[in-house]
Amino acid sequence: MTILSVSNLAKQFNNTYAVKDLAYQFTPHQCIALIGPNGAGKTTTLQMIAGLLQPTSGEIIFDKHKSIDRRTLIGYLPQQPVFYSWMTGSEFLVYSGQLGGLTKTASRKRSAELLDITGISEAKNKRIGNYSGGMKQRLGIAQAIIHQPKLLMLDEPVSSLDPIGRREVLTLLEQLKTEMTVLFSTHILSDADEISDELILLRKGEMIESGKMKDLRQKYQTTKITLQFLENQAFYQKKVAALPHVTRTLLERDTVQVIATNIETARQEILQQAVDEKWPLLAFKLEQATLEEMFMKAVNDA
Ligand SMILES: Nc1ncnc2c1ncn2[C@@H]1O[C@H](COP(=O)(O)OP(=O)(O)OP(=O)(O)O)[C@@H](O)[C@H]1O
Repeated sequence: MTILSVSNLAKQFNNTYAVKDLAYQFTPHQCIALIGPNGAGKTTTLQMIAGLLQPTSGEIIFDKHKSIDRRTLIGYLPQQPVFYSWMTGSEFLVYSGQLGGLTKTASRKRSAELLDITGISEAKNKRIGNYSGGMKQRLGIAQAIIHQPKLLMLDEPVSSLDPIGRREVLTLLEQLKTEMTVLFSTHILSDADEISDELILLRKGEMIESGKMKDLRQKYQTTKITLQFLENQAFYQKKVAALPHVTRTLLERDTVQVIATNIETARQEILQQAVDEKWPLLAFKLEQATLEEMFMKAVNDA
């Protein structure tokens, strides 16, 4: 099931493409990270989807309805949200709800719910000017979802926060994806690595890689297995090297490093042989590519 479909999306400023040929299908309850360095086109993409910026070309279709008012389905938190620092968190949310069309009573009820969900109810009567960065971001998220959108979009929601604020916001986003799809931009790969189910990698406005995190991990997996034996590493290195699907082995300190073109076949072969010949295997580690390695490889391939 798709909640949002984007195809051939492009934005040109002067004669330069900020975003080019972007296509993606967004499904419910997923957390998608839009990753790219500064100037990659992340803000432009989010603003086009939010309806704040007119695309040069392409289509953005929500729930298969071309004509639906997107604002009812989207919550958007910009990179630098603006708050009235003299208002309390609670006043700000009630006011935002009323601006969004809720009655005062409905807005009060929803605001109380959101203050709880975002974990700032204890500070609801404090002025926003006294909130920490993480609290302000959580208040911004509460405001963005006051109308119960299907898609929450956030532009660099944690980049400017300290480690505590960052953790609070990432945890909140993970909770929120049970109720909606979350699309957030970041240039910090470890943030994306922590909570996202899917990735869209942008470079100079072009989507150079996209898809489910687990599929991408498999695609970019480094073809390396680290083995450690109870004793006599060199002896077992020779045994492993003799296996048909093992390309190369290396003795590194007290471990045997195994390189193979098909890591899955090599893995099965090694484990089978270890069982058959009762190898004294102490450790078996399949190296996973970090998001940074994936990103670098995708950039180089592109
Ligand atoms: N209003 C504009 N007029 C002209 N060029 C623009 C405009 N907005 C963005 N750009 C250009 O489009 C490109 C993409 O910008 P965008 O802000 O979308 O990137 P980004 O990935 O969000 O970067 P950052 O992480 O720095 O916010 C950049 O080269 C930028 O200079």
